[in-house]
Amino acid sequence: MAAMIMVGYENCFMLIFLCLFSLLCYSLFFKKPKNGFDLPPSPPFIPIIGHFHLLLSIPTHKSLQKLSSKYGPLLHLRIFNIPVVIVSSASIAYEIFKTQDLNVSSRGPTLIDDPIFAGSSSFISSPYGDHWKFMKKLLVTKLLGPQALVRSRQNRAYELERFYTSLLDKAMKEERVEIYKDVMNLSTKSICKMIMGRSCSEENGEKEIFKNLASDSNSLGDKILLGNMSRAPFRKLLMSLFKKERMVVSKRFDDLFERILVEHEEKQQQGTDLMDALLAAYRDDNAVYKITRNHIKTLLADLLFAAPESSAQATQWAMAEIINNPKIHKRLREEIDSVVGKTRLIQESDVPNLPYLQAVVKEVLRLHPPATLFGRKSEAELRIGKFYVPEHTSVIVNVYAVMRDPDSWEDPDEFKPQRFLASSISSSGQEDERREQALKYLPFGSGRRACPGANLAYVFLETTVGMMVQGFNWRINGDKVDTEETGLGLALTMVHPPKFTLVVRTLNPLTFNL
Ligand code: HEM
Repeated sequence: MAAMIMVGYENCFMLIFLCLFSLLCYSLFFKKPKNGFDLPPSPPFIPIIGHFHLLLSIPTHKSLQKLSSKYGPLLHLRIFNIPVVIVSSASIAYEIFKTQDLNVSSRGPTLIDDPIFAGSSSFISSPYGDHWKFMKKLLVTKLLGPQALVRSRQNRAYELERFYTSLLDKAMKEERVEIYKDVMNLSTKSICKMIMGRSCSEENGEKEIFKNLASDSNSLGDKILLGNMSRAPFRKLLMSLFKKERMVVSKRFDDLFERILVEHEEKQQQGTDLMDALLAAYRDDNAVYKITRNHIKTLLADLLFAAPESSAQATQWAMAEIINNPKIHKRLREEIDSVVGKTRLIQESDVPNLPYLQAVVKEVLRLHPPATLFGRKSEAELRIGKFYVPEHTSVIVNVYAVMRDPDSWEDPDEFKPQRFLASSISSSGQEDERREQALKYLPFGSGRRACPGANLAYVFLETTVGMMVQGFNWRINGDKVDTEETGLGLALTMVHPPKFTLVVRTLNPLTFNL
C-alpha cells in the first residue's frame, strides 16, 4: 500500500513538472506576439497530447462550443503535434470567408488521409489546384449544377415514388419505419442513378456491400484519425498496426468500383452522365488534365459514401422536429395540401410554391447541421481581428456553434422556421450586410470549397420531407421524439433514432407524376 502511495506521489511530481515545462515551452514558442498580433487564446493543455482530450468529449461540436463560450470565438489548440484553430462565431467566419477565402481553399492533408486507404487522390481532400478545378467543373456540369439537376429530375421522381410505395406497404403491414435507414437507401439509389444511370443498391448484392463498406470504413477512419494525430514514432507504429485492415478495406473499395467502371465501359453506348464524362476524360490522351482510374474511384467514394449519410441524418432530424412541433406540422401540411392537393404526389417543380416547406428544411439544417465541423488549412498567415493564424494551420469551423451564435440568431436553440420566410428577412441593406447575413448560415460551408451538392440536397430534402408529411401520419411511442444529440467528429446523430408507425392519410394512394 505504502509503495503504491509512493508511486502515486512520484507520478504526481512528474505530472506537475511536465505541466510546468509544457507551459514554459508554450509561452516561449507559441504565445509570442507577431507584429503586434497574438495567437488566438488557448485553454490549458496536457503535455504531449495537447488539447486532444477536449476532442474526446462527446458530442465534439458541443464541447468545442462550450470552450469557445469560455475562451472566445477563435481558439488555438494543439492536437498532439497538429496546430488547430477553431472558429465558433458568425463574425469570425465572415472575416475569414469575406477576404481570405483563397488562403483557406485547401483542406491540406485531412486527418483521415492515408495513402493506402482513401489514397491522396480524393476530390474532397485534394488541394485547391488543377485537379480540384477539373473535377469540380465536371461535377457541376454533369451532376450538380442547375441544368444537370433539371436533366436528372425524372430519376429522382422515380425513386421518390418507389419510396412512397414502400412506405405505403409498411403502413399496411404496420411495420416500424426507421427513417435514417430508409432514406439512406433512397438517397444512395438516387445519387447512383444520377451518376451512372443505374441504382447501385439492388444489383449484384451491392446494397449489402455498400452498407458493410460504409460501416467498416467509418471505424477504420477513426483509427487513421488517431494515427494521424499522434507524434511521429507513435503514428508509424499505429499505422503499421492497422496496415492489414487498411489494405483489406482499400481492396474492397477498389474491387467494388473497378467492377462498376468495367460494367459501365462494357455498356458500349456513350451516354452523358458523370461516369461517361469521367471515363472519356480518363481515355483522352490529349485531355487538358489527365485523370487516373483511381481519381474516378475516389470521387465515386466521396459522392456515394458522404452525401447520402448527410441527407439521411437531415431527414430524420426534420421529421423529429415536425412531429415535436404540432403547430409547425399543421401549417406545413396545410401549405402542401393547398398547393399540391391530396390526390397527386409532391414533385420538385412544386417546391418554389412551398415557401414554408423550404423554411422548415433550412431551419432543420441550421439547428441540426449534419456536418457540424468542416476543415480547411491556412495557405498563408491569416489576420483575424487582433489575432494571427500561422501558415499551415488547420482551420476548423464549428458550424453548429456559428448557427447557434446568440449574437447572430434570435432564440438560437429554438426551432423556428418562420425566421427563414421572406417576410422575416430584411431585403434592404448593403451588399456587405447581405453577405454577412449569408455567412452566419453555413450548413454547406462557404467560398470556393463550399458543398457543390447544396442544391441537390435542398430538393432532395424538400421533396422527401414533403412526401412524408403529405402522405402519412407519423406515430411514435410516447409524446415526443427524443432529440438528444451525439457525434464524435463531424457527424450529428441522434442518441435514440426514432421508430415510427405510419397511418396512410388519404383514402386512395397519391398518384404519380411520371
Ligand atoms: C444535407 C446534405 C449535405 C450537407 C449538410 C453537406 C455539407 C457539406 C459541407 C459542410 C462541406 C464542406 C464545405 C466547406 O469546406 O466549405 C461539404 C463538402 C462537399 N460536399 Fe456536401 N453536404 C450535403 C450533401 C451533399 C451532396 C448531396 C453531395 C453530392 C452528391 C455533396 C458533395 C460534397 C462534396 C463533393 C464536397 C467537397 C467539396 C470540395 O472540397 O470542394 N454533399 N458538404
